[in-house]
Amino acid sequence: MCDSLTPVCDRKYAILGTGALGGFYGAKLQQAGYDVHFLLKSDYEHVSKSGLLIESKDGDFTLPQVKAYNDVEQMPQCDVVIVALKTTQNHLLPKLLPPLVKDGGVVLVLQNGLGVEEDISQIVKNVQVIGGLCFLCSNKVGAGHIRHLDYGKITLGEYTPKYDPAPLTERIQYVANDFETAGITIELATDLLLARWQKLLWNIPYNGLSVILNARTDELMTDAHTRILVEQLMNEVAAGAKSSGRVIPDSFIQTMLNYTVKMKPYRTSMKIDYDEGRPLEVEAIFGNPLRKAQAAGANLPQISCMYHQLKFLTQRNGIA
Ligand SMILES: NC(=O)C1=CN([C@@H]2O[C@H](COP(=O)(O)OP(=O)(O)OC[C@H]3O[C@@H](n4cnc5c(N)ncnc54)[C@H](OP(=O)(O)O)[C@@H]3O)[C@@H](O)[C@H]2O)C=CC1
Ligand SMILES: CC(C)(CO)C(=O)C(=O)O
Repeated sequence: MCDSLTPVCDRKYAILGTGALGGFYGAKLQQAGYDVHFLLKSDYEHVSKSGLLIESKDGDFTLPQVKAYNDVEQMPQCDVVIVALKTTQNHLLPKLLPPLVKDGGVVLVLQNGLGVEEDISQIVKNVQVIGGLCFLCSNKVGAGHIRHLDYGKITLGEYTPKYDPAPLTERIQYVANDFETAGITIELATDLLLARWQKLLWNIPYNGLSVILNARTDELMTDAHTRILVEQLMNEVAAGAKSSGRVIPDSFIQTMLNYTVKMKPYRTSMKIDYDEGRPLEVEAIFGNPLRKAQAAGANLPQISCMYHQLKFLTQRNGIA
C-alpha cells in the first residue's frame, strides 16, 4: 500500500453504489489519477459503454471510460472500499464487502445515519472502518449522470469499538490526502460519534420535515412555525448526543440554522426518495439514534413522533 505522502499512487478504490454521492467522489478520485472500480446496478450497461458525466458547480467533466462492474466477484480486491449505497441496502454488505476489501485495508462509510460502522466491523475483520460525514448536495439525474449542486466537504473519523475517541492514524491521513488531491475539502475528527451526531442535527429535522410537510429547506426556514420546529428538533438531537456523552453547543445549532438559510433551496435526498417511491433511510437516520438515546435513558419525544410518522408514510406507500 502506498504511504500517506505519495500524492497519487496505485491505491485501488472501490465504489459500492455509483449514485449521487459515490458517483461524484469516485469520479473525482479517478480524475485525479487514482485507480477506481465502480459497482453499479441499473446503470451498469450504460456506464460500461459511455462512462460517467459529472455536472458540477466546480466544473463539469466526463470520464468516457471507467472500470464498471455489476458483480463484486469480478472486481479486484481494493485498498479502500467506499460504502455509498443507501443504508436501506446495507443488508447486502455481508455479501458485498468480504470479497472486495484487502486484508488490512479500509472500509470508508460515507452514508448518513448512525451505527453503520459498528455493523461493518462485525462483517469484515482485520480492516479499519472509517466514517465520513459528507456535506454534499448531489443528485443522480440519469444513467451515469451526476449533478453536483453544492458543497462537498467530508469530515473523516476512525471507528473504534464503542465509538471511543481515536487519535488520527497514518491510514486516515492517507485517505484524507487522496481526497484532497482529488479537490475535496477534508476535516479530520478524533471523535466519530460526535461528528455523526452533529450531522444528524441537520438530517433529522430537515430530512424528516421535508417529507412530512412536503417542503424544501427554504420553505422550512422562512415559515416562523416550522423554523421553531427545526430548532426544537435540533435541541433534541443535542440531547441525544448528550446521552452518549457528547456535547453539541448552542452555537453549533445556530451555525446549522444559518448555514441552511444561506443554502440554495434544497429538496432533501429523503424527500427525493419519497417522491420517487424509493425506500427511506428511516432506521439509520431516526431509528438508530433514537434507540441509542433510549438505551442511555434519554427521552426524545419529537424525534420519536417523527420516526413513527415516517414509518406510517413508508408503510402506507409500500416503500418500507
Ligand atoms: N446525495 C447526497 O448529496 C448525499 C448523500 N448522503 C448519503 O450517501 C448515501 C448514498 O446516497 P446517494 O448517493 O444520494 O444515493 P443514490 O440512490 O443516488 O445512490 C446509491 C446507488 O447505489 C446503487 N445500488 C443500490 N443497490 C446496489 C447493488 N446491489 N449493487 C450496486 N449498486 C447498487 C444504486 O443503483 P440503482 O440506481 O441502480 O438502484 C444507486 O446508484 C446515503 O446514505 C445518503 O444519505 C450524504 C450526504 C449527501
Ligand atoms: C446538509 C446537506 C444537505 C448538505 O450539506 C447534506 O449533507 C445532506 O443532504 O445530508
